[in-house]
Amino acid sequence: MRGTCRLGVERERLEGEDTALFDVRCPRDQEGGPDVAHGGWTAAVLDECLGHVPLLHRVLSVTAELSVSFVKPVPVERPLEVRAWVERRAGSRWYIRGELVLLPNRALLAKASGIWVQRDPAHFDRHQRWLAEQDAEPGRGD
Ligand SMILES: CCCCCCCCCCCCCCCC(=O)SCCNC(=O)CCNC(=O)[C@H](O)C(C)(C)COP(=O)(O)OP(=O)(O)OC[C@H]1O[C@@H](n2cnc3c(N)ncnc32)[C@H](O)[C@@H]1OP(=O)(O)O
Repeated sequence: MRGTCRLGVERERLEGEDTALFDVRCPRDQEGGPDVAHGGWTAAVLDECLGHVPLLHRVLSVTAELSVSFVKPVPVERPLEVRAWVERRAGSRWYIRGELVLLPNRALLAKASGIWVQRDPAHFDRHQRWLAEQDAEPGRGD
């Protein structure tokens, strides 16, 4: 699959049944320090790539938990790769891990693990109804 992505994910493909690979490049406008990515970009791109593993299996899911270890500063505008794999599945939960590496040597820059929960296509419609209820009853909070 190819396309443009504001996070800089340039290409994604499945490698076998449970692993996906992503060609990534941190855009300059995601800089958080001199020539290095903002940590929010690193977390976001790992969320995006790991969350695409169920989608590549045609399963809609949302992130329930995400943990990120920032191992080294991530250079902007350099070829990077994310490898994401399914650790296990339990009920509607997908436990997924991933790593962000610097090409061509595959030096580890960050790693992540998280839980994605499978949803039905009405997930976002239910959210819109919930939001409308919030707007109708300000101060209720549930
Ligand atoms: C169809 C084909 C597609 C084709 C092509 C489509 C193209 C179109 C692509 C669009 C793709 C969009 C992808 C958007 C991806 C985001 O937007 S992710 C955004 C960030 N994440 C979110 O917004 C999630 C917000 N949180 C939630 O919505 C809810 O808390 C959750 C996570 C759905 C859970 O809701 P809930 O009411 O607690 O759900 P519930 O039914 O009680 O529990 C479900 C399961 O989750 C588990 N669980 C709940 N919370 C947690 C937690 N924090 N930790 C661990 N487990 C948990 C429960 O134990 C339960 O497990 P099972 O017993 O079923 O195994």
